[in-house]
Amino acid sequence: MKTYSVKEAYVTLQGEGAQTGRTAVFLRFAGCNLWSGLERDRDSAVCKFCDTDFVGTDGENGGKFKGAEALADHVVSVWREKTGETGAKGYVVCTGGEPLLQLDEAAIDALHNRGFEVGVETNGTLPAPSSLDWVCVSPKANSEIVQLKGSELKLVYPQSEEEAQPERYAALQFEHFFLQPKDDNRQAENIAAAADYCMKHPKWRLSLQTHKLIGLP
Ligand SMILES: C[S@@+](CC[C@H](N)C(=O)[O-])C[C@H]1O[C@@H](n2cnc3c(N)ncnc32)[C@H](O)[C@@H]1O
Ligand SMILES: Nc1nc2[nH]cc(C(=O)O)c2c(=O)[nH]1
Ligand code: SF4
Ligand SMILES: [Mg+2]
Repeated sequence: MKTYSVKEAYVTLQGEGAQTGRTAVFLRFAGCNLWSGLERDRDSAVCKFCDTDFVGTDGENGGKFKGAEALADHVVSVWREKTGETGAKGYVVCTGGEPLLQLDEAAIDALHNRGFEVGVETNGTLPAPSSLDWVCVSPKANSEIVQLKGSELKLVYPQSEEEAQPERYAALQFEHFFLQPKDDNRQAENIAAAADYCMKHPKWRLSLQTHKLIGLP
């Protein structure tokens, strides 16, 4: 039986993209294919600006789960503990790390069977199962994206490399296109540049990381 490694799981409000403000369980899988997660490797990683600790299984409600049923039961218990809801439809956002290294049809089915809608936040380098209800792809410079369609494309901006310019992605098959200002030591300039780009290219909307503005995880 497959074991899923989860860094943490908690209820919060989706802070980014078209589902901003929606209550969800964030199910953060451990590990990523574009960075080891260790600070000493950051400068040599493909993805260098990550704002997340996804190493290990030691976070809030983290752990190793044997099989899809155990994983889905855990999501239900995290949802119930915060919302008090037992039967109602829940929403779970699978993220990481890179969730598609672990999230499979069996886990999605088990979550669906418990009444959950299932979303994913992915870097797009691995194919997303078609049974997902919401697919957010966030491409990274210097990586090859294979997931070329979905619900929203959310590009961290700016990424210095020419290949990660918004124009490269604007013709892909997504319902929504977002620029998300890179959270680093130039955040104010990044926000201004992303806002300016959106005003000049109205296909794109601005995604602020609203959870950070109000102190949510
Ligand atoms: C931590 S990632 C995990 C999911 C997946 N590995 C990915 O990159 O899409 C979740 C989201 O945060 C975004 N993100 C990561 N670091 C960021 C930063 N410093 N500023 C803004 N967004 C960031 C990612 O691009 C992605 O959309
Ligand atoms: N509140 C909240 N919203 C988010 N949307 C995407 C996130 C992620 O790290 O995948 C994230 C996150 O970490 N927290
Ligand atoms: S791909 Fe996602 S999880 Fe991996 S290092 Fe980049 S932002 Fe972080
Ligand atoms: Mg985050």
